[in-house]
Amino acid sequence: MVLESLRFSRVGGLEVLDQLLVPTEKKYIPVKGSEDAWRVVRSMQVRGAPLLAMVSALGLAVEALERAEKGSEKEAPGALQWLKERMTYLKTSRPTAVNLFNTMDALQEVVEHAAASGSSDKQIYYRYVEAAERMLEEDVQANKAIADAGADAILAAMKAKGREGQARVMTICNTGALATAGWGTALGVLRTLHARGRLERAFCLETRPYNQGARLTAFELVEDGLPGTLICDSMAAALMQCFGVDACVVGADRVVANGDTANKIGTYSLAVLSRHHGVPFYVAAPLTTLDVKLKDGSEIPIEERPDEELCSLKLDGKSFRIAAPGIGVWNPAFDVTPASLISGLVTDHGLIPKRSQDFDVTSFVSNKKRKTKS
Ligand SMILES: CSC[C@@H](O)[C@@H](O)C(=O)COP(=O)(O)O
Repeated sequence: MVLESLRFSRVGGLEVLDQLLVPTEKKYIPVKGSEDAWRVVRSMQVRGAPLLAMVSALGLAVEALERAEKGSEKEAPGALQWLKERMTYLKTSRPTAVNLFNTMDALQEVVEHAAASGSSDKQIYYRYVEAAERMLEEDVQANKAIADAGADAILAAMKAKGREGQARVMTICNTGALATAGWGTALGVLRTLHARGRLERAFCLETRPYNQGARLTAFELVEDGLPGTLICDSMAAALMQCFGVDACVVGADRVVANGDTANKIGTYSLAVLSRHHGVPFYVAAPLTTLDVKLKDGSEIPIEERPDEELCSLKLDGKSFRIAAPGIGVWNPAFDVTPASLISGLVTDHGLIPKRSQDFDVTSFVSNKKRKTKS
């Protein structure tokens, strides 16, 4: 069974795997409401664009259920105002992954619609919980669809080069079951290739400075029995040069209207290296990661993390300083890969058509919306 990043039920509430303890310990911690959800996201006990959105949505669902069951009808503020205020607060945890904002906006639409059609406070809370539960199911289904489309794209690219065997695929950060509600996006593609008997090796980059690759992806590969090799970020070029890889596949935190993509710091370097070595470079993400309100990558807000993450190493709960005190530090958590370096944007609704140097994400999204409505 694939690792569980979270467990949710109406009776048992919400628990999340504390990713700061992985791989040393597998400990689930309770999330009792929106304050806890904000805290576990902010502290990166849970991380990964789809997961941080899901944990925020479900953390609030736990509280919404409590309020529905104890009957907060006469309490001020009413359900709609209270939920909207909590959602605004949840949006302040981390700035780059748009899934959080898209998810909160979609949930807000649900409760506004319920309020406009005359629902009681209790009904509004239940509509919220049902919508969050639906999103949880949809996340896993979306990942499976992405994984199939991504595996097909990689195998087709290999075939076009006359390669019929198993694929050697490189990835960065953690985009697996631990970054989503299950299966994963880019790592889901590797899982599906493996399930089809077509994965020779997954090469995972350590992903400095937070080491999501070494701590989390390596752990998922080992736990699930996928053939995996860990390398430092600085070894990617040498590996492509010495041994060759068939494709790179990465996740995304935000894909904007022209296809420019924000993802974990180091993704852009990997895309540049891939172009130099003629390696197809794929971005795998659900529709909830698309943000057509932004024109290009220069508009994406990039989270900057504390100096401490770069200047110290953590071991057994202790922190060891490795950089000279007083040195200046720049520590962006994400970078933007220009659309021109991306061979394919793989979504749960298939590949977004590529124009010569970019992608028309806006038309893709409006076509999907039109189809869903009809
Ligand atoms: C399916 S996860 C896609 C991205 O969210 C992932 O690649 C990434 O950049 C995660 O960053 P993190 O800072 O660990 O939340």
